[in-house]
Amino acid sequence: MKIPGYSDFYTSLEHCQNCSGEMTKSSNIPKNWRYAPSVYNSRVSSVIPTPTSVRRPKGVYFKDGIDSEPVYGPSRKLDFELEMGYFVSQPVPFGKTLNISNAKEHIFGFVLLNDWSARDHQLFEMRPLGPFHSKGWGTSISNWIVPLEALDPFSCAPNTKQDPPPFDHLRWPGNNDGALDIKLRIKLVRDGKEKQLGTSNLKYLYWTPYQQLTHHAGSGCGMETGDLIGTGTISGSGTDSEGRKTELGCLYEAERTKTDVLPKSANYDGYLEDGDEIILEGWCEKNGKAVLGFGQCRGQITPAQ
Ligand SMILES: O=C(O)/C=C/C(=O)CC(=O)CC(=O)O
Ligand SMILES: [Ca+2]
Ligand SMILES: [Mg+2]
Repeated sequence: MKIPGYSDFYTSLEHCQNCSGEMTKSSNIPKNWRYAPSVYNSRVSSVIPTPTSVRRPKGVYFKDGIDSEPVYGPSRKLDFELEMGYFVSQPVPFGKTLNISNAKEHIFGFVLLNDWSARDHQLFEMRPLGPFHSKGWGTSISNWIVPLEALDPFSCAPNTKQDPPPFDHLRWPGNNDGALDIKLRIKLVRDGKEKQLGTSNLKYLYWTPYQQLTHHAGSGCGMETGDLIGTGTISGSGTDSEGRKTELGCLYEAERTKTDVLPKSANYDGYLEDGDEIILEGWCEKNGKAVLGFGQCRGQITPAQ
């Protein structure tokens, strides 16, 4: 698939709550977030297939937290983001918009997507514009696109009721088919050992892929065949028997919610180390059994150059 454009959303309520507004310098959930799906244009040349290694990027960051002295160097807060991506099939011509009831006809299929993020670089550069280098240096995807037709049996109602109700042009016409029930899992391979870091489900998203695509096309910008749309980090509210959060979609959420996911090493403070490999997996179940899979989205961190 040739990818002419790549945009990434920010549409998981739990992800947004767990990040708690540090980057965006706004209240926990900014008012605009519930009125239209939040999204930014990202970098096509950095989309890479599985398994490709990603080099720890260098950039500018605040040495000791917000507004301390800026320094230039390798990221010390290298993170993954558990996402899915979907490819546009039929284009939406420049100057035209999309009716949400036709959204499915413009989606070819879905992949797993890891939007690698340098959180320290992100905190520095998102004042006041959006993410650039911190998210533009590498995004891994799984290699097989699962067509929307194959996912149709796993259509379901979204998990969250939208409040306020969406504007008419973003209102999905059906009752039980606005979202997709796709189970997700994050694994880390460190020192040859595999460890599960979290689970989630695509159906948790506050703004569904159909609403996202309709919103994206809504300016008349045009959508091209092969455009890749990231769903945004997909987090949930699940906890284990001790009340520890188990559905965090990235390590930044672990830092912000003070949840132990990775041990705090001297250099990387609970973030990814050189040599770490992240594996994302996704599958659909019928009667408790996996009947459809996405393969793996894998990528390993190599040291900064
Ligand atoms: O709100 C924050 O502090 C940070 C948010 C992100 O980095 C989100 C992002 O890249 C979009 C997403 O994947 O949901
Ligand atoms: Ca992202
Ligand atoms: Mg990225």
